[in-house]
Amino acid sequence: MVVLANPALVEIPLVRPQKHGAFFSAIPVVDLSKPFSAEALVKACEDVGFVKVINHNVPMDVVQRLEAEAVKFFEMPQVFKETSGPADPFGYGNKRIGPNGDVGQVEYLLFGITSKPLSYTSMSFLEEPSSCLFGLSLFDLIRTRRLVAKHCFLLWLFICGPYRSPALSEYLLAVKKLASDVLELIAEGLKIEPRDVLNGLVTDEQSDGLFRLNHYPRCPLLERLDRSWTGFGEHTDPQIISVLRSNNTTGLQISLKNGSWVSVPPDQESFFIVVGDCLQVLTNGRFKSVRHRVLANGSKSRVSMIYFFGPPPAEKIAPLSQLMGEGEQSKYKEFTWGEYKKAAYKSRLGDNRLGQFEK
Ligand SMILES: O=C(O)CCC(=O)C(=O)O
Ligand SMILES: [Fe+2]
Repeated sequence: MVVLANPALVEIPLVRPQKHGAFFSAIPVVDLSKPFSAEALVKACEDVGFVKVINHNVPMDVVQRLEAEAVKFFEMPQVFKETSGPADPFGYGNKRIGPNGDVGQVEYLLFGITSKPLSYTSMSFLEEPSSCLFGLSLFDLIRTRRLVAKHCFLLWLFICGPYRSPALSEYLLAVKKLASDVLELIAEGLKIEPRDVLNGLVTDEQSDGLFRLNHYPRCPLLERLDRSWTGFGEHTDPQIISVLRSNNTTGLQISLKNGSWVSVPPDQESFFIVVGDCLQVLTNGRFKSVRHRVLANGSKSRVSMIYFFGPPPAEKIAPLSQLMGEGEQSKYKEFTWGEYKKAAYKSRLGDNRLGQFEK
């Protein structure tokens, strides 16, 4: 593997891109408005651990407004963006992913999300006690980090006009509803009761969510080298499910059960549901959390938004009794989400984190 040093002295692995046109045409697609979507979701989670959903009821204007805000943020001079970082774990991060040496050609904003009231958690840069998402734009929230940041952002706002869009809060509410609907359909497809056994874990007021805005800048040099950057290295998502949406740019790849990597055709109108480690455990391995990664594209920048739905920290994560056959044993040692999360923060991105919890 070739490694190039970039100006920020972070070494990012380069990989050979896939042949053009190597899109995987068999990504499962589920139309949520159709009958049998519950069964189709279950099949997709079993076969691939990844599914595109359409007719999802998330208003496209909300998505577009949030994307526009994100683009504006990422277009700002580096010195302004850095005032909202480093990500520890929340805030602005650039090339360094997590605390254990993972790097990628990506910059991002990471937010902790609680259910009630809908607000950011543990964000050191939200020092104002009444900070709340409703009615605030991304810029309003980020500019509270430090006094200097505040001045920079005020200047920015002054020059560019006020950003009063509540796009982020509207997006989070709509996508949370989507995640809840999908999990309820999965319970229906699995024929388990009560029907809220899965979605209850992400709608609980203690549920532990994360929201990430990723920006993978274009790099024309890469096209000439016939290489891609590692944008976001291979990993599984630790939570129950993640709901991903991106602009119309390639880069996302998933690993199939046979270990081969395939490119996901971009679709800016749809959402992708990613099965996380917790859902694998809750189904005793019937669903597999899907390994995925992003290769940064030389010609076009990618903007993605991922809402990760985790259960409450104290929640025990164990196979659902309703799904266990007679005499079937759990494949996993019992753990709480809080314990799993702690272990995940100590691991590298690509580690098999569930390994240490397998029996
Ligand atoms: O940016 C993307 O498209 C995916 C990133 C990802 O997998 C993650 O943030 O967990
Ligand atoms: Fe991921």
